[in-house]
Amino acid sequence: MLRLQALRPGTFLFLCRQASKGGKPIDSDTLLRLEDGYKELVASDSKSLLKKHLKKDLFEKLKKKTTASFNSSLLDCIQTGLSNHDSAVGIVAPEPEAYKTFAEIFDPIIEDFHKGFKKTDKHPECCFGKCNDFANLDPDNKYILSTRVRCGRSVKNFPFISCLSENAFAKLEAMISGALNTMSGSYKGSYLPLSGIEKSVQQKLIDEHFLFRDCDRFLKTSGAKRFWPAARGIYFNEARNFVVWVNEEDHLRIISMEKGGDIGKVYERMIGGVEALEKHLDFSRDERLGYLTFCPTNLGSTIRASVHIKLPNLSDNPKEFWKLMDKYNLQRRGTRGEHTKVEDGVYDISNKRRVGLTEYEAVKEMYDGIRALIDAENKIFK
Ligand SMILES: Nc1ncnc2c1ncn2[C@@H]1O[C@H](COP(=O)(O)OP(=O)(O)OP(=O)(O)O)[C@@H](O)[C@H]1O
Repeated sequence: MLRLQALRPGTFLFLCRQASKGGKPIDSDTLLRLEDGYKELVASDSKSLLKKHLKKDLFEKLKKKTTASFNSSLLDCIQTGLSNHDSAVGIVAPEPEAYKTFAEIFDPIIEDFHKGFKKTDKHPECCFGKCNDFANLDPDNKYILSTRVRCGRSVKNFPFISCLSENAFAKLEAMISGALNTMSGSYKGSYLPLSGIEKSVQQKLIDEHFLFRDCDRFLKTSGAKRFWPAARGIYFNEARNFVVWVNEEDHLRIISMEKGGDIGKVYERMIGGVEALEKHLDFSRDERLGYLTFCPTNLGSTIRASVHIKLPNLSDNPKEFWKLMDKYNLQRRGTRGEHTKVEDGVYDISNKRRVGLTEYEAVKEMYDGIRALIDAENKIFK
């Protein structure tokens, strides 16, 4: 098996933000910022999971801790939630070890977001299952405009995006783009570094839902914008239905998307892409939490299977709409993704849970939910 530019053991330590400094006591400036930020969060009307779960005694217990690998502090994890009181979650992990060092705050947030994955639970083994089980939910193209299934992956031995040095970013981009350039058949394509894309082309790609937007304030304050746009980029296959984002929020986002509602086909293409990349890259996986990602909302299966869908009758009946969303564990976003507005009645609806269920079960949760929404749209309000 070809390993692209494999790192010698220990090399990565010299490439990252706080390499080899691990376990040092927190400095007084960080502690002050943490305490001030926490006071403001407590006094705010924030509805974030961070505020809900970071009670005073837990804050006191965690505030001076740092990780052994990269010296990450609680502030590195929660700066985004302290800066944005309107966050839904408000915490990220700068590196894999943060999930262990700060487990007492991550675990209840993971349990809350992923609807019941307890700290004693173990995420199942990867299981993509049978794609044929997912027939087209809308063969007449009445409701579903497009379908997208994505997963996130982090490359082993590298911390996450907010903890990478400029050198580590460059090394990672070279490893990932090298792996992408080995892809063949229907996955064959090309890698475009973000820094080389003209502004007008970049905007067009964003408008067409292929490319990530420039970091929003939630990501920016989490530290994800360091050295932006260096080492970020996008890979397309020739048919433009398979896309990989490099170093946006996670090291890789592996995405399959196309017009219409053929979820099985879209899912199958994503799986093929993941399997091809696995031959060249080692991905970080935790025995308990599954595949590791920067944001705890994306751990585990890391699957977000979504449709762009118009449901005018349900939109006029928000109570019924939300009831079904809740019953089927669905998440609703705006037309241009998270933290955006609904334009022209087009919702982005996906599975919400990613931890505690297999890849197959995550897609099935979305599939069953979308079927129920379409049934309700058709029958109940006729
Ligand atoms: N079914 C879909 N069809 C077309 N575009 C989609 C679909 N689902 C999501 N998108 C687009 O994908 C882009 C990224 O969306 P968004 O950032 O919300 O989700 P994500 O990539 O899953 O990551 P995250 O959950 O970390 O935010 C946006 O342009 C969004 O409109």
